[in-house]
Amino acid sequence: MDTKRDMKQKNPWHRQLTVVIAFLFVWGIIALVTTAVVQNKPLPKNSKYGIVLDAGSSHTSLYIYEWPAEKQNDTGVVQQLHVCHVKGPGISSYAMDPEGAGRSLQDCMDEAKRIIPERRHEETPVSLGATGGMRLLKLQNPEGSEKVLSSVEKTLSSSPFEFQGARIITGQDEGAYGWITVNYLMGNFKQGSGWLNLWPKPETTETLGALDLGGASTQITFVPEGEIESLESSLYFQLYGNKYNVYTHSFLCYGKDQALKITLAKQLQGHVPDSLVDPCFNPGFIKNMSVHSIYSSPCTAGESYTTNTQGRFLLKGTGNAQQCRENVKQIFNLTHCPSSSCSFNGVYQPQLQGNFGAFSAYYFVMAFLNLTTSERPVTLVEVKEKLREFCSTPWQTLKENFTNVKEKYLGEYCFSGTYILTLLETGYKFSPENWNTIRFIKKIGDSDAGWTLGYMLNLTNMIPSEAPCSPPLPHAGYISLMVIFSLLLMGLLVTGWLCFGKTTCTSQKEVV
Ligand SMILES: Nc1nc2c(ncn2[C@@H]2O[C@H](COP(=O)(O)OP(=O)(O)OP(=O)(O)O)[C@@H](O)[C@H]2O)c(=O)[nH]1
Ligand SMILES: [Ca+2]
Repeated sequence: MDTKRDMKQKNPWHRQLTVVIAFLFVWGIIALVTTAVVQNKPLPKNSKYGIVLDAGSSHTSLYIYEWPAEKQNDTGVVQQLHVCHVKGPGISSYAMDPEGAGRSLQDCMDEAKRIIPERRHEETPVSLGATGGMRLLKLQNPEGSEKVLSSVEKTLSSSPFEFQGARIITGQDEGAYGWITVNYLMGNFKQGSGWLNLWPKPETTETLGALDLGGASTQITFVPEGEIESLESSLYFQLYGNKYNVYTHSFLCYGKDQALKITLAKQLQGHVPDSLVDPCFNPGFIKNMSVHSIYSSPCTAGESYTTNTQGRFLLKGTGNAQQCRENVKQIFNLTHCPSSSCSFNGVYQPQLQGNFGAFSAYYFVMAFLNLTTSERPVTLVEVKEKLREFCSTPWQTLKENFTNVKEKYLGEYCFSGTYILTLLETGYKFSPENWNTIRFIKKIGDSDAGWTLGYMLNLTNMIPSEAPCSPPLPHAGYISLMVIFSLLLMGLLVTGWLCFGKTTCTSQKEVV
């Protein structure tokens, strides 16, 4: 008792010091936690926007993309915010009324003005890319195509956005940008920096091939295993520090609308009868067709023909999938191949490699036929069986069962499905063994699969060739670690101090 009283007398401020240190300790913890919370409070959303118009052969769509302003060079940050489908046909249908092309875009442009915050209008890039339909119009009527482009240019440049051009993109670009879009959205362009990427990256990173089926043209794009023999089909990209040798080919006239015209022209063989019996349409299907609608396209311009007096004929369906395939096969020339391997029409194609995403009309048609949604991949045999069953369904039954489907689409699904099967199997050489490498897709996340996103990323330099330098840890992680380490350190200090204090006391006791 005397000893304790002695100690207290020797250290009169000992108790007060303990209280002060404990107070400082608690205060320190509160300060650290508050800093972490305040620092990590979500910042107000600071987005940037971009607009791309996809002027396809059958219709035009306006896409609005959005991304966080401070992160534009990261992979996978650009998202589709909105899509507006322009009313009416594609711009290539306005050759006789060029002003109508520009006018047709106005409603969607107004919609974009409402959706994108006004303070961002001036800095939001807007561009239009025209594809197969305008390529065909340019071949047939160069002056008309120029007028149509000028008209859409006038509409877009009179908007408050930053106009970046309206042009016809090449088939090669269309394929390449489609491939960039799907791989960007899938997150396949892995970034190289970060503390978990300390070991060397593999030579090639696995990417997804892209299959795009439009109305006028179709594209196939993928990274093959070996060398690409043809320079014109070969693209080289360096993205986020990874190198890619990409094969791409665009077949003009092999979009599904033009392919139907060629198939019909092949059957007519230049002599237009009053009626044509066609296995690619359902039994009972009848359509009054104009001869001009088939032969006016540059895709059938080579075929000479004599027409009946009315210039029209009746297309009568018989719904035979097997015969339909035979007819469709005739539009693929497989007789010559100047390279080591070919798809069709003497076009070089390396061996298929990896997985493929098939979008646009591939998806519309296969989704309608229920050939996309199964838990397990649908086999080629099942696709053929489904087509056999669907094509043979009477037209009247189809109309009764699918009252909400546009008649134009419904009437063509037998042909379209058969065309897709033939293009993939006979054209591109997919087989029962690698059929399961194809996934029919519409969207990846919330963004549509298509060439527009890749086009915008390229136009706005948003895909760097090298991975951007980024701190090894995200900010939130950094703050959390700081807090944890500080707490540990303080804990250690306090424990040490307590022990040290006790030892001192004990030794003091012993001395006393
Ligand atoms: N069944 C179905 N077909 C569609 C739909 N939308 C478009 N199509 C058709 O599918 C085909 C391809 O459409 P898109 O991919 O938009 O083709 P596009 O971009 O106009 O044509 P390209 O310039 O050749 O790329 C065309 O024949 C369209 O008429 C749809 O919602 N359902
Ligand atoms: Ca298209």
